[in-house]
Amino acid sequence: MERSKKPSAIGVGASLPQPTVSAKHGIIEASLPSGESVAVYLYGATVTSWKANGQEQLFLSQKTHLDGSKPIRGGIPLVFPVFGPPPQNHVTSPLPQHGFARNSTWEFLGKSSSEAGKGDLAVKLDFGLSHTMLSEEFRKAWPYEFGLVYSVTLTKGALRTSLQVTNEGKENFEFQVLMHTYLSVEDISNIRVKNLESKTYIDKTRNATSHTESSPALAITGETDRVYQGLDPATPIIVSSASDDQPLFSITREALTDIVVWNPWIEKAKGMADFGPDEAYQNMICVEAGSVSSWQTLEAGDSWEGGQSIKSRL
Ligand SMILES: O=P(O)(O)OC[C@H]1O[C@@H](O)[C@H](O)[C@@H](O)[C@@H]1O
Repeated sequence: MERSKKPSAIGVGASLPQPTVSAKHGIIEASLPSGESVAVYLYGATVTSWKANGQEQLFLSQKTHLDGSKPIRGGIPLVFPVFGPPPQNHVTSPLPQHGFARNSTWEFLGKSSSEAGKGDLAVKLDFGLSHTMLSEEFRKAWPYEFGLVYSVTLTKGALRTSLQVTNEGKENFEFQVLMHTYLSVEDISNIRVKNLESKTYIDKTRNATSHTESSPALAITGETDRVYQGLDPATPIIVSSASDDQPLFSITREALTDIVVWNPWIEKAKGMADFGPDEAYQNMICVEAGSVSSWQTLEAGDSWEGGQSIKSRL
């Protein structure tokens, strides 16, 4: 009689190398047998490192605080429930710039592994934040009962980050959300951002005036702080190298229809105490997928989910 084969947990031969996950000193690290890795701080559930193709893909300021005293400058800070300085006379007015998610301590909910096709593996890390976990100051400032589950999924050539927001209370609340991704680039002067042409944007460096993008390949030549609105999440935003016209990153989204493009350039970089070295503005570009140009309203008991998938060096 043939002995029944026990199915392995991840649906591939049990003897194959598996992803490894470690949790130490408030940092969760995962790596794939093929060499890719990711590191996430419980503080802010901030991804601080993503290595793919043998290289770091995210920019992390050398002067960042990593001790929980300030939001992390670099990686992927999560902006919730308000983007930028909160508007006046709004429920979010008492909150700091970009809300509380990036400066609250999350819990690690666990890991799961699966097959990502063609024999590749995926490892997913889940993080949670809820009303009762907030500091008293934040609980008072934003008194809604909510649950956030943030999932970070690493596969061979891509990193996916997704957020589920649940209204666990009895009254509606509204929120904005943004994945503030700092991409690492060799030289900002060689970078172009594609698939923004003909889109409306708010230029925060020019009194929040509205403009239409005319360039098929946006070059960054000075301080840049733009909120592009109403994009099709399925159309990738491509960050490419101008010298050889090769794509470096491709970002698709789900339910995130806005894209913020930010580079502080020379003076602003110097003015940020946690940004360094001063010239590092040349080695980063923030391409931030979000829902920030209006508010998402979540009714009692409802959930909302959005996310981004970043592919590197296609
Ligand atoms: O310094 P912070 O709070 O991390 O914000 C950095 C930048 O974040 C961007 O998303 C904003 O559009 C900019 O206006 C802001 O300067």
